[in-house]
Amino acid sequence: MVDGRVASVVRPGDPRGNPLGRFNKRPDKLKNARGTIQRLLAYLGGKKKLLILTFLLCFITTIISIIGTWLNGYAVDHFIEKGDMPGLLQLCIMLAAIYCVSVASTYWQNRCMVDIAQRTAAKIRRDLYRDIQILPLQYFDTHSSGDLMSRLTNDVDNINMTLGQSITQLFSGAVSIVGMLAAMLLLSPVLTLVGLTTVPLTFLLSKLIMNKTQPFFIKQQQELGNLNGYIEERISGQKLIILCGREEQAKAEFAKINKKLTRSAIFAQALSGIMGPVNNAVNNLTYFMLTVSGAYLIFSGSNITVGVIFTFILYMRNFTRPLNETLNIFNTIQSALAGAERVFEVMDEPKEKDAEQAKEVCRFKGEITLQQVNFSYTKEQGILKNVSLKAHKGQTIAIVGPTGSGKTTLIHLLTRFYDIDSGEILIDGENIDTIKRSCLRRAIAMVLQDTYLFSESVRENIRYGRLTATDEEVEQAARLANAHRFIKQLPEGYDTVLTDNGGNLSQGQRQLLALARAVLAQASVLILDEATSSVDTRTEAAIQKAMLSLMQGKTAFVIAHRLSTIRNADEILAVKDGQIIERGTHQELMAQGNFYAGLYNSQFKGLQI
Ligand SMILES: Nc1ncnc2c1ncn2[C@@H]1O[C@H](COP(=O)(O)OP(=O)(O)OP(=O)(O)O)[C@@H](O)[C@H]1O
Repeated sequence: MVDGRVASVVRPGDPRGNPLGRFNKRPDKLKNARGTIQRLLAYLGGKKKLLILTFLLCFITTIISIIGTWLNGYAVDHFIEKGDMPGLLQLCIMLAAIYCVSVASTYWQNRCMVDIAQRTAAKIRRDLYRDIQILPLQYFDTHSSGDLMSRLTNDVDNINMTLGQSITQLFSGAVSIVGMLAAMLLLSPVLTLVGLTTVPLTFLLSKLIMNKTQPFFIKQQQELGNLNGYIEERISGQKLIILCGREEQAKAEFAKINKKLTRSAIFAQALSGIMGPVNNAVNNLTYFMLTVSGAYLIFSGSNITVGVIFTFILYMRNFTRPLNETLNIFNTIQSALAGAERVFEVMDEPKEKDAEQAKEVCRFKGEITLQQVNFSYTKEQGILKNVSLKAHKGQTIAIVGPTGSGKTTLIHLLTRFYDIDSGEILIDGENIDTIKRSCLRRAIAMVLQDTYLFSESVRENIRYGRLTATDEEVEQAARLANAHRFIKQLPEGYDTVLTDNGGNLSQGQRQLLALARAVLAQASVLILDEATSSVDTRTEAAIQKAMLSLMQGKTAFVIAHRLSTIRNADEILAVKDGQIIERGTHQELMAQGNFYAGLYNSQFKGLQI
């Protein structure tokens, strides 16, 4: 298939029809936190060695911190109290040396984690993009592309940031908590017990705050997706907004969505921001209790020294800090999990899948048969009813009918953009379900009215029809499509880079490029959808000529609003309400004097069908 951009249609009830209305049904809870974590861990699985190295470095840093803290207390009892300055100086040099090692080890642990996070995010991004490529067209009919983009960028970035920052914090937090606890128990089990009494309170308060913030973090990610969806859609349709004078409405709608995002983000951040002050208050309470208990122990004659209490309070700080940080990290992790869930949601969508025994023969004569085909986009409304047709190799079949009658749907079924409900579609006598989609689509070249052009050179845009084509073949195709002359007049000829979907070209020129692409594709079946509408008569003549040479020896399906273009078709199918109501040559149908004749005559009275 060559030019496959399909304009999606927004129907009543489709949330895309009301950009503000689609936010109501979103869930505000993680659907499967455990499953999401497992999948993220599976992504991290390939980085075992680096993770182990990071863990080792975390371990070294924490051990250094424990020893350093202990040496501080030792200095109080053995050098400061006794006024031993040379001893104190020696200890200071030792402390400086081990803290240097600690700095180096912290740097490398962060460096390793950045590596792990970036590579994991790249892998997730790659997998998501790969899966998007094989999503059925139906998915794009019902999901905004901006939201999909947000999943691919914001949500993956969120995972990346969290992995990069939180995992080292979790690692070093866990090692610190265990290490400091062991050191405190060694110093004084009684003081350790006193210090630990406030830990359940910290847990309880954190859990409470987390439960409150989680829905807001999920909402924040969703609102961001919605905002992106809105921006993407409206910026693509900016011309229409200006044309219809809807700038004020667009601004108001944008402000409304923007406000929703801001509100959920403020709630999420503000609520999670309570965590810090609450933890500080609990920590201060702990230090106070430790000081009072330590003083009591000294006065009651136990062998505890001022240096031990000093060391203990430092340990307690180093114990509660990672504990609080670890609890805080859960907020960040929740937000990343919300993002990850949105990413995996797309990955879990049913994909286009070929039958197991699907044939990979990609060369076809191009004989197309439809037998009693029925099709509907949704269960509620049947679109095509009992459609049968036969197109022999080299024949041109024209499809005409009023708007919404099912013409485009019919040709979309040939490329298996959608699967039929019943009946059969055959190419060279083979059911298309038994052929690999990639082969089938290579055998069919499509020229749609809304030609899509990439921001690349004219040459590369034509070459999109067949990537292996040489520059000469590209030029030859352009000549055949009557596009060579206008391309040569562009500032840099074939090397002119197109911008914004070929915004610097006219509608007719864009169609000529699409025809050149189709020529290059060397497909045996050709689909031309309304390729001659909305261009001036001179360009139309050029397109007509290009179409005729393109159709030579190929089976062609032509949908044209201008009936004059299809008078020479081998067979004309008149479609109404999803059914073929008349078929025959132009002369036959005109002689019958029914539906087609009515359409034809009305057009020549100046009416558009
Ligand atoms: N992706 C879709 N999802 C649901 N319904 C759709 C979709 N695309 C088209 N339809 C519906 O199917 C019917 C036939 O649409 P189709 O685009 O095939 O008509 P058409 O004859 O090509 O019209 P036109 O001449 O205006 O292009 C219409 O009622 C349309 O609303």
